[in-house]
Amino acid sequence: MNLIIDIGNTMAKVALFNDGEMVEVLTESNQSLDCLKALCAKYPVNQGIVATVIDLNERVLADLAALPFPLLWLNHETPLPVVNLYETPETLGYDRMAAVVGANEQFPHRNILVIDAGTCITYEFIDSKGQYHGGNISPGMQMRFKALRQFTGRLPLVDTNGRKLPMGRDTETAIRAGVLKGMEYEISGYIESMKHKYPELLVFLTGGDEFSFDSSVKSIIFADRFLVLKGLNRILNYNNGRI
Ligand SMILES: Nc1ncnc2c1ncn2[C@@H]1O[C@H](COP(=O)(O)OP(=O)(O)O)[C@@H](O)[C@H]1O
Ligand SMILES: CC(C)(COP(=O)(O)O)[C@@H](O)C(=O)NCCC(=O)O
Ligand SMILES: [K+]
Repeated sequence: MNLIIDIGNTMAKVALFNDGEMVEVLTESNQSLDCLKALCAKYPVNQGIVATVIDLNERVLADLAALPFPLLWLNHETPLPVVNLYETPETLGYDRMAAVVGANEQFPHRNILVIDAGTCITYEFIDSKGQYHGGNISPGMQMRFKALRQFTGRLPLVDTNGRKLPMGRDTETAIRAGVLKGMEYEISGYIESMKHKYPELLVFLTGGDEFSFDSSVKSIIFADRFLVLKGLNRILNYNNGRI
């Protein structure tokens, strides 16, 4: 079985895959991977992969180093089953690469937009020939809420739970609608403009943050919370024996 670890700027995601099937997944702090020992005792793990977009602390590094099977550390030199056209592959976030690999595995001959709504929202484009062209990075939901508080004198910290109006009627609803509608319109705008160029475009949405869309947009989105983990599993299998 494969142990898959995706360490993001907010959360670590850890999963076990058996022959392409995800059998267990856990989300936990990116400062401690406390679930590792128990997971590895529970399943017969043969190999693992780690992709991180943060510098790991000593404790996490030690826990990973102690794992009793080979571990592939995803980096810009890792062979991939897609072509990476990013001009600076050495600075590309591994979670972005993995999401693209996961989407391409499901639809290898399609043009795909991958949207990952986590700490940041990332937009990736991979074409029907399996070439990753790059994409965009914008602030994620929590970052937007926190930024409005941090960089103003009067705005409170608001979150997604509470009254949702199309147009705010007080400070709280104005911020909530501003952030959520802003993300929705941003995402819809990408989809619309890319569909104009690629009418057969497929759209994947992944990441920890879920939100609502109007039905016309929703109907063309594949929501797959585990796309990055699936992509990492594919990368690990692709590199089988090369660790
Ligand atoms: N169980 C959960 N624990 C923590 N965050 C969660 C959980 N469920 C949803 N979220 C949301 O998901 C976001 C993290 O998404 P994720 O894709 O894991 O980000 P990243 O990869 O940047 O760490 C959090 O900011 C939070 O809003
Ligand atoms: C863009 C990101 C911060 C997204 O991280 P996440 O929201 O998944 O925690 C991460 O992929 C990253 O640090 N990228 C490096 C820059 C780049 O991809 O070009
Ligand atoms: K992201």
